[in-house]
Amino acid sequence: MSEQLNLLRQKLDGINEELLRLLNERAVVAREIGEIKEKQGVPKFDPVRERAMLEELTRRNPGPFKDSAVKHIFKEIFKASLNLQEEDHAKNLIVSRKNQPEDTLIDVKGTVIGGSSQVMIAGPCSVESYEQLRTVAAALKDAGIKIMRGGAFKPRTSPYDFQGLGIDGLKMLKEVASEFGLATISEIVHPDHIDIAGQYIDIIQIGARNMQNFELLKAAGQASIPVLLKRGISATLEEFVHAAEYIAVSGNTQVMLIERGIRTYEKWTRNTLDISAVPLLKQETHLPVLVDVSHSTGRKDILLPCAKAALAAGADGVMVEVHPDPQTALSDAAQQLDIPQFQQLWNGIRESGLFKE
Ligand SMILES: O=C(O)C(=O)C[C@]1(C(=O)O)C=C[C@@H](O)C=C1
Repeated sequence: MSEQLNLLRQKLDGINEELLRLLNERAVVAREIGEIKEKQGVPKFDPVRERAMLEELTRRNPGPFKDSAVKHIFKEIFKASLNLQEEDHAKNLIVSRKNQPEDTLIDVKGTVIGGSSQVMIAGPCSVESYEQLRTVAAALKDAGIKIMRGGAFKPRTSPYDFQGLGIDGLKMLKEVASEFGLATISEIVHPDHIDIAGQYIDIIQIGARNMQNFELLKAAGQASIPVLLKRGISATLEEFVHAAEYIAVSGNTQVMLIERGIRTYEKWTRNTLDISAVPLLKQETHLPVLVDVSHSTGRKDILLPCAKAALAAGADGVMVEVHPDPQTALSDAAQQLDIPQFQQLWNGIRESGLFKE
């Protein structure tokens, strides 16, 4: 009896081997189809083709497997083929780690982002005046911070809210940055302003609301300065990576990604900080990955643990909003730190031992 069992099992082993060979042969063909689809720019998933194959297979099914079992098995095979095609697609992206295993390093006036050290970017939500900007710049300089943020173009939820000082704000950033020896980052919202931005700032920020503004992404791809791309409020990581690819394929590979919280049902924070985005983006792309703790939380009291979590998860830097007098700020009054609060946060981050200088 057991000898017969052994023989049957040996027979199954042989069939398994043959099935495995055939499955892989099939996978090679599916891959080739995937490459053709990639070139044609058509979707990899083809439900009509899948349904036609299932109908044909069940029509020809001699049994003893029921049609439902045949369908189930083949659906899994189609899914595995599709995964293979999608993996190949991801490998082809310029921003993919599979395409470039080594980290992209971005040098901003001597500060390298994406290397062995981490960066702290701080500054007001909006540029409001010279005085406001100079006060923050002086505090940042004292704290050893090298990159200052400040919004000149402010895409706001309400058209009645402060919209920013525009080009005048960029000019203020340049003047104050050169006085204090800082590099600057500011959001650009219109493709026509990409060129001008290069005259005044060191990093172009593409905001969350514009993450899929493809004309803006293409324009940023033609800029000669680095771009910090924010994750859209409802963007999947795949969409985020493809938005970065738009910039890279247009010619600018100096791209940094920043997780800034996503929209969920949670109300205790302004957005939900998706900490898993950090290791996933580091794994899937070679771009520097930062975390905006101010926008993701929308509150001041949990910035330290969130910044520590970001750094521990492998973020290349943290961004935080600082204002000399947050209560009178023209935007994001609730989430901006005053200068002593920023100093306290910064000390806490450094004392944690998580920040690689
Ligand atoms: O025939 C195709 O277009 C394929 O991409 C191959 C294949 C398959 O494995 O059979 C894979 C995914 C598609 O959803 C449909 C079919």
